[in-house]
Amino acid sequence: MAKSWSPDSWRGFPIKQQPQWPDEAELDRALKQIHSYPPLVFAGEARSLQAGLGQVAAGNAFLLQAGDCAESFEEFSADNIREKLRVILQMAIVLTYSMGVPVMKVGRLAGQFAKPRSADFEKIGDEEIPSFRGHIVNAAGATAAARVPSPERLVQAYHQSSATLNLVRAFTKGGFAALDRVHAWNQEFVASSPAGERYEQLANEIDRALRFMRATGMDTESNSNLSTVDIFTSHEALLLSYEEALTRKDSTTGGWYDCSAHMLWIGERTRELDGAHVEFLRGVGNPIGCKVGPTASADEVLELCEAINPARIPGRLTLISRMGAGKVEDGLRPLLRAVRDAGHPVVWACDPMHGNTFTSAGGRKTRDFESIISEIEGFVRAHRAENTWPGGIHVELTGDDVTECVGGGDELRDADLDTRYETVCDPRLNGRQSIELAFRTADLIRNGDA
Ligand SMILES: O=C[C@H](O)[C@H](O)COP(=O)(O)O
Ligand SMILES: C=C(OP(=O)(O)O)C(=O)O
Ligand SMILES: [Mn+2]
Repeated sequence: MAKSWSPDSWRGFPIKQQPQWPDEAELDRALKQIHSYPPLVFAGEARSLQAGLGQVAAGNAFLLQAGDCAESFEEFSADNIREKLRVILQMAIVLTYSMGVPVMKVGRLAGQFAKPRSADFEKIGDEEIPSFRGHIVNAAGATAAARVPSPERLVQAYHQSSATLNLVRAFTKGGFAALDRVHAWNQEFVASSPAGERYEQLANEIDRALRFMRATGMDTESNSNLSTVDIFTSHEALLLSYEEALTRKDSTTGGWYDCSAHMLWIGERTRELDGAHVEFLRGVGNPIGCKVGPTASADEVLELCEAINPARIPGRLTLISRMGAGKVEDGLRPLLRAVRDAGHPVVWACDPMHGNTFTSAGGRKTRDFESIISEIEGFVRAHRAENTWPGGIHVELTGDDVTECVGGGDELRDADLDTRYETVCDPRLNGRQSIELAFRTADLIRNGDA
């Protein structure tokens, strides 16, 4: 790997999963426009997140990274963003209380548009058309015309990210995220369904803790520690020309930051050590994630640690394992050992979604809630066995009442999937399944019954 780095040095490396833009001049115009726009986040914010993740790496905090598989240009509304935030906040309270440590909240939002695909083409009847690669690239419609990449979409993605982030900042600082209020939503979940009843005891404990705080004189409504939260943004840094256009030199430190989001991650399909994605992300100062699937060897993971975090900065690198429920325990243990023995201060997070996808009898891409829980259990067991910290979870969810994953307290079945299947890419947990997942994760971490 070349020693010197610049925002465009990735261009000299082999690259995967990029669209075939039909018109280079049009692409250049769009990128120049984005380059001239303001950054979406500030370097100092990325550094605060990195410091928080450093606490996660040390076992003193937990990471909750969650949001859509792919944000949509069509499902873009205040309601949609608010409901997603609501669920993330509800999950975070349950996890914070159960683990007794701060929870760093990172959304897969305000920029999570570009999708890597297993196949470049999709068969529709007798015709092969290019795959859908996320609304930042093409349209989802099942025609060849819809799938033609359009650079204008890069500009639209920037504007949608900007508006989303604006609302996230407003909601999280303006009272929406107040602890009392979020706890009341959790109580509503517990009271309103048989699925929720299981978690009554934990919700009651949180309620008692809040009453205790008020009794000691703490004003839980106006104390800013309890009424505002930080939610950071993240997405897969897949389209490197877009990421390069938003990469700016930080005036306070002189370092380069990718100002499209606070945290960026490298996907399972683009994590080659000598590839363009590792080259680009090793040079920006943001905290970086990297997916680690079942084929990753301990040597490969160590080389990734060295490439991305040679200075061994705690919180700089988050390794997100996505092995599949049946593989995680045995697959992860050698990796945990190798990284621990090499002294790399990484965050280990569990993505229990991407290794557990299957096609339902009715032809829908889906995931079973129990396999998702089972991968988290295997992840926690592997960490207990190696004496390392199961630092976080990384999940695909929405606040809406969709029917995309089977199982959960409402016992969604194959036959229910057609009722409200709205994702533009992978199946997401719905609001109730997400909150249930937080309660189940909290239970297994508290009671050690993984
Ligand atoms: O979100 C992840 C990937 O883009 C997605 O899982 C790939 O799905 P595919 O196998 O249908 O291409
Ligand atoms: C593409 C994704 O995951 P992976 O790279 O792990 O397949 C994703 O997180 O949506
Ligand atoms: Mn996905």
